[in-house]
Amino acid sequence: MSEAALDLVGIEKGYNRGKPSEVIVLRGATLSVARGEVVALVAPSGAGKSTLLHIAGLLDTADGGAVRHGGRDMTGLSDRSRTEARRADVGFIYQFHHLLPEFSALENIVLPQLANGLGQREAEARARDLLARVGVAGRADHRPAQLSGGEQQRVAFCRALANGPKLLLADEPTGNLDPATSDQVFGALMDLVRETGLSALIATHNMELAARMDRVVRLDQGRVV
Ligand SMILES: Nc1ncnc2c1ncn2[C@@H]1O[C@H](COP(=O)(O)OP(=O)(O)OP(=O)(O)O)[C@@H](O)[C@H]1O
Repeated sequence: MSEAALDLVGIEKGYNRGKPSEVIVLRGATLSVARGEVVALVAPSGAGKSTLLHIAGLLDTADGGAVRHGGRDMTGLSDRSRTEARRADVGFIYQFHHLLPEFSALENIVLPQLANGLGQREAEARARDLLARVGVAGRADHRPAQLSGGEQQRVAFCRALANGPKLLLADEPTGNLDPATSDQVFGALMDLVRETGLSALIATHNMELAARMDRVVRLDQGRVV
């Protein structure tokens, strides 16, 4: 039996613990993403989607519960080991592209690969291949400001996949696009995820997009239902 790509077990998380401003966000949230599975995470605003994704992606730590990547327990790792595991395992996509404005589309996808130890030529070849797969090969030399919103997000998808993550985490990846563009760009993301056999947890408010994934889970009152 192969291990799940992601296991979140009984995750607890609060902010400002013990203060009058205390907010308890997650109350024993449990969720698994199988290898190659694409799961939609649906939740009302403020329910803790981003908090859960940050914990799953090792950007933040839980107050209780366990996080496993490919069966490997990530709980209690040192900050350094957690950062290394995040770099090796996880690709993130946010609602806004967060591309580096002074670099071209191509460079935005090449840079994380160079940081990961790849040579310039290999990194560039991979970046061009990814750009072609999402239909923006002709925009490789454009800077983010010279791209449409949909194109910017497509480039951000390529960057998230540049280092071949095992797990993709996305927070409203097409949330800032108009409905028609969102639909197309989401299609490009799903094609890319399917072609690479990636496991993904994708938060969305959009039930039509959620229905295109393998499974839909809901975050409610700090638990996954
Ligand atoms: N650093 C923080 N300090 C205090 N409270 C926080 C912090 N981060 C988030 N919260 C609170 O925790 C709750 C969950 O936040 P989170 O960003 O995870 O929600 P979300 O489901 O992603 O919301 P949205 O869909 O609106 O982005 C919110 O009530 C938020 O105000």
